[in-house]
Amino acid sequence: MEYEYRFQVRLHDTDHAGVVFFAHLFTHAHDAYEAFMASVGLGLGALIADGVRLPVAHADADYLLPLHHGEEVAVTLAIAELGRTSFTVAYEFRCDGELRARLRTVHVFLDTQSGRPADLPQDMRAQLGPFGLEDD
Ligand SMILES: CC(C)(COP(=O)(O)OP(=O)(O)OC[C@H]1O[C@@H](n2cnc3c(N)ncnc32)[C@H](O)[C@@H]1OP(=O)(O)O)[C@@H](O)C(=O)NCCC(=O)NCCSC(=O)c1cc(O)c2ccccc2c1O
Repeated sequence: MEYEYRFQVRLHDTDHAGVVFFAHLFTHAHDAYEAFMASVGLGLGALIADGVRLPVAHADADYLLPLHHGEEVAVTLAIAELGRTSFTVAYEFRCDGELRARLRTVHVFLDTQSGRPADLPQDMRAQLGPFGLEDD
């Protein structure tokens, strides 16, 4: 199962060359992640209020084709890997079905007391599991 998030490229997203600045794709990916987490009952605001920390330990991107001002972008998001203490989110950015970029982020669950990586809680595992790439 995949989650879809949409946005339109705004003028402030673009650089002097008229394309979306590379770092901004991570902002959009995190917006998609935040919307996805809320949709599965893991809203980040509530998690943070409960003392949960899920820092990003790794992020990478492949920029296949540029994105331009005004374009409608569909971001599909899936869980590429559910580890012991971490999960990897995979994002594909498409315009009119054309793949423009691929990103990944790795999120690590930290124990509230020690601040060290700890086993992903069972409920989080259950909520993320259905979006695993291997389930497609
Ligand atoms: C994140 C760290 C605490 C990890 O510490 P350490 O490296 O010592 O951990 P382990 O070696 O035990 O590994 C645990 C787990 O993570 C995987 N992993 C670790 N590093 C990588 C890596 N570079 N690439 C891929 N995977 C990695 C490892 O494989 C293990 O997975 P398992 O599933 O196999 O158990 C420590 O590195 C640290 O503190 N780093 C700094 C983090 C940081 O500052 N990130 C940027 C800002 S945080 C942020 O953006 C953020 C985003 C959110 O969405 C949040 C949501 C909610 C709360 C907070 C958020 C937040 O802060």
